[in-house]
Amino acid sequence: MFKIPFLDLPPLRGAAGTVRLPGSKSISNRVLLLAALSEGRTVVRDLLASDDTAVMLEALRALGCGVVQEGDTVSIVGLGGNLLAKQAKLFLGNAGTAMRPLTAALAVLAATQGGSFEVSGVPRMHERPIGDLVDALRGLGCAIDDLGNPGYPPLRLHGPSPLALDTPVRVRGDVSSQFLTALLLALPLVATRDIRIEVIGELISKPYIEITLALLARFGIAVRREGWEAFVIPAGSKYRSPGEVFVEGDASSASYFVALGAIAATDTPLRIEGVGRESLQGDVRFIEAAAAMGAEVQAGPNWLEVRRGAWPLKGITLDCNHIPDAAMTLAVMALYAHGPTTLTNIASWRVKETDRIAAMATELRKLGATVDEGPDWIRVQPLAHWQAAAIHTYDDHRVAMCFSLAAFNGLVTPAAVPVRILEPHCVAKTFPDYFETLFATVTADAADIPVITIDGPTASGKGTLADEVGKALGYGVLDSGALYRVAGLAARRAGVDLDDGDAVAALVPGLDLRFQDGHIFLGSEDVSARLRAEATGLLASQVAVHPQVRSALHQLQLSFRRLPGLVADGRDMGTALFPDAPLKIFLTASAATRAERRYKQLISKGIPANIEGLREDLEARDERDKNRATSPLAPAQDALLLDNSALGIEESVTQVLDWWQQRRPF
Ligand SMILES: O=C(O)C1=C[C@@H](OP(=O)(O)O)[C@@H](O)[C@H](O)C1
Ligand SMILES: C=C(OP(=O)(O)O)C(=O)O
Repeated sequence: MFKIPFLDLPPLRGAAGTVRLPGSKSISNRVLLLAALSEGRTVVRDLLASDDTAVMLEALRALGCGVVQEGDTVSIVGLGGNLLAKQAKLFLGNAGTAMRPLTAALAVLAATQGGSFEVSGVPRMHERPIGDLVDALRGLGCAIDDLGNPGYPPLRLHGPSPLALDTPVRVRGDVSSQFLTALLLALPLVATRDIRIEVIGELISKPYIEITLALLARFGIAVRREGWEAFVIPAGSKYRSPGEVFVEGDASSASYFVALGAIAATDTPLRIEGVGRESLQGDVRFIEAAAAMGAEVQAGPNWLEVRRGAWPLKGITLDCNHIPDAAMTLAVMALYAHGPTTLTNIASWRVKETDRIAAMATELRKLGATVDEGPDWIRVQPLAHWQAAAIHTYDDHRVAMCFSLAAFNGLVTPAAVPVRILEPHCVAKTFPDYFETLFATVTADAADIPVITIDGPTASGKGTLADEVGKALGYGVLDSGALYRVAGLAARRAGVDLDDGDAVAALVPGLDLRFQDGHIFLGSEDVSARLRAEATGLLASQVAVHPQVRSALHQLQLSFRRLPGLVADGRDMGTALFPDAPLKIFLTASAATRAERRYKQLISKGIPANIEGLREDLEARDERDKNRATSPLAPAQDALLLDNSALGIEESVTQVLDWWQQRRPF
């Protein structure tokens, strides 16, 4: 996950490959709760690992359920309907699928068994309505205290109190379907007689009720229904765990990749695995909307393949009530359409992670779009003159994810602009690795991928600075100084004759090399210490004499120019390797300062050192580097000089980031 203040997406151009979706949030949290309410053990496979499921799992632990997690498999030992803990304070983040169903379940359990439970969340959760559910539960006889604003969390659910099961439970369905879902999941716990639930007002987001009913059936509850108006939980209903449940991929998360295919998969279709024709989730019907806009979609039982069909896309007018989450993606696709796109019947957007109608309108306008909005609709005009924009994400995962699609503007305008996503880590709600998954399936022109080069003499602190700048921007790092050593080590390990230049060079393209936090990984092995060893230095000088190896390493270094960007440190990064880098730093420090740093470094590792000797060595090496015939050490003409003799690392990092920001169009 990119845990940084902003992530800059350079212009993106193509999409191909296969995406494996994370588990469905809606199914994951329902199954976890159902498993917790059932008796015995339920093994849940392919569970979504994200903020929303983390708060649900934490709540279940606090309630006394056995929870054992191993990768994406979680085994839950349920309560069998009996409260083990009679008191708990549950923090439920911004997860509607945890807040609403747990409120109902704990309210009826406290009513019948006694207890006191508090449910709360992040500040936005305390602005998301729950009053209709609270009213329904109070009507049933549950004791619920408002701990903040009436109609909103936080709440206290307590008991015992008598329940009136003989009259229908009435609940409004026009603000959120999660209120009805919550009652459907909770009331089997007290179904000593038939319990009838009646929906008041037009129920929204209906397909989510289908998910609820299907999962209830898997846990032994056969709800009888009268259309969307009334639901009856039969007397004697009792949760029975199916033992094992597989969670399908998230259909709302699929929407970003369906859109990606429609916009950018021009050669081969983009394959999306985890949802398909047989999905339980209503959001899979996003493919129909995407197809109406021009996408070519093939669907198998649990996969989709999407490629570009009509281009530009076609503007549509669509009632999106059945796909409230995925519909946000259409608003960004609309930028690439011919003609306006109008999305209607989306009033619920206003009470989700943020006011999504306002958020989408504001951010789309920042890109230059003309957008109109009403209480429950939004209209987006296609965009001709794109502006680079920093997209505010309002702690809303879907705003962050759908605006990443704006980075394809280079496909419709010659002057492609980058897109900055602020607080990209908000995707953790449902798809923590969203951007990593995106970068693995999209392509960009190398020239568009930003590189910051940091060249300079030995011991000037290039490596630390490159690492820190890379971390701050979410960019990859290349420590080019280590490459001959890596090549030498890899050749020795492969048993290759170090005098055979062709053979050593042939190994280079296959090196799986990664620089992270000052460490160097070959495959999954941290080889940092190995590379520093004297013996590896000798291997390096043996392989460095071969021109074939030099040229293979040159190619390898260029291949580090990957999304979303690169910080490359070395001696000729700005002059020879990346002459078009938009920011080049030449880092220096006085020989005295560098000698002192090296001295401290050695001493801290228990290696004896002499500061005067170190200084003389450094000066001699500087002289050699400056005057050598091939690639002498010299700043690129357009490099900025940074003398860090009197600067701490933080100050140097801030300086480089300031220079970088000055070059950005945001
Ligand atoms: O029940 C569910 O899993 C959900 C129902 C929908 O909410 P509303 O019913 O409030 O529209 C949806 O937006 C949410 O992401 C998940
Ligand atoms: C509305 C959403 O979430 P929640 O489950 O918190 O309602 C969403 O994921 O878009």
